[in-house]
Amino acid sequence: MTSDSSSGPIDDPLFTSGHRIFKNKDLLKIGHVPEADRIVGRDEEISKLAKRLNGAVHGYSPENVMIYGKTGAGKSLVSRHLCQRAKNAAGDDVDIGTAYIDCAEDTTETQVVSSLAMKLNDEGVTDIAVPHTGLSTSKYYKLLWRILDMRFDSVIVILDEIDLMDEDSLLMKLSRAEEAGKITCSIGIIAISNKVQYIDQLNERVKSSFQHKELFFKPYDANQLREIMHNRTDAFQDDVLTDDVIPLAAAFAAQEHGDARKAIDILRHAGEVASESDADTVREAHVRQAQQHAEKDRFRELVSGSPTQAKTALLALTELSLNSAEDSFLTSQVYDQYERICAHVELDILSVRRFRDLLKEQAFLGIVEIEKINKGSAGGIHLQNRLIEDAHIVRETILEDTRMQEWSTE
Ligand SMILES: Nc1ncnc2c1ncn2[C@@H]1O[C@H](COP(=O)(O)OP(=O)(O)OP(=O)(O)O)[C@@H](O)[C@H]1O
Repeated sequence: MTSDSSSGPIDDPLFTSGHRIFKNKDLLKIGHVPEADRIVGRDEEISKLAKRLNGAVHGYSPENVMIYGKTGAGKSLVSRHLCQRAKNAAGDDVDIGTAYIDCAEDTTETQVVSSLAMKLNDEGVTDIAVPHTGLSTSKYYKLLWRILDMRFDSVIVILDEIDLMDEDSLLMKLSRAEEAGKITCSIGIIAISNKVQYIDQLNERVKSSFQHKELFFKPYDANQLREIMHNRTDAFQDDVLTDDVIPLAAAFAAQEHGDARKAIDILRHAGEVASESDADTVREAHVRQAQQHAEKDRFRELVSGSPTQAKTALLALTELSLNSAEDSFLTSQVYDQYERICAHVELDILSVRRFRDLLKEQAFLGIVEIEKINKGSAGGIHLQNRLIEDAHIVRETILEDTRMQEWSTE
């Protein structure tokens, strides 16, 4: 590429899309790690985590840390940020290595160990080639130990979404490697999870070897979400964002347990909606549309994996919600509607008991709310079902299933 080809404005109208709205869209990427002065409301967590990692900077053992918090609370961001800071802070005589592993992708022990070996290796220095696949777990461990001792005094490993890993012995092997004399390099682990009960489920041997401190990340409030978004407005062209965009996106994300990921997602999406409709500015209506998209994406993920019977039960409640002034319905009413849909799409009709279980599963997923009502001694206890999600979005998502499409012609 010549320097000329990358400079100057693009004048081919085919490739100018989005340019009127966005200046640097990368700032709104989820994986983007903002600079320290753009990290909002996490000073306390940053300083606590820094204390735990302090050893690494001086060439001795960092402590292990377990970080909990809901999705979008900045756990990965703060962990990555501190790894970078620790590297920068270390003196010339201390070699620190850091590696980030997403356990949603590397779910087995072998995958994690081979990823660690690859990420921490530098073939030019170690003369070790780490194959992507094909070795046993223990061979990957041996490679990893050699690489660590050839390159580093201490290493910090981030294991994000650790609860998604199939096995837990990795935690034990990494935390005991130095003590067991396999390496002289010290390892500190930052394990991250949304599930507070994660540690309790570990086997006793793993628990006792993974000596750790715990750190909880609180959800952001609407003010912090606003500030997080304000710090990224240079993703947009000057004067493109109208005043109500950020407060509205913050309000939506605050409703959802103060999720910064969602806030940034909505902001980016709103820009895309504005851009696609050839608008000059991003406005409230674009944010509302973006929020609907986000809802749909989240819900689609939940529903698309559900069995057809579960979708049918949900569709029955949805149809009642859409066609009535009420928003709560007795299980018997929902069941009648379910029978009608089953007959129409030629699906087996489950017993009322199994049908009730399907609705309970939907309640567990947070899609439906079930309330017990007591109709007195003669009437007994009844269950009222209410759809929590937007009924239009639910209907549209369920009807994407080819089996259910028959119903859309109803
Ligand atoms: N305090 C913050 N300041 C600026 N941006 C933030 C802050 N917290 C989170 N973000 C941004 O929000 C997004 C999600 O954050 P992050 O991935 O760290 O959340 P998480 O708690 O690890 O969530 P998950 O459990 O879903 O992985 C990222 O784009 C991140 O840059």
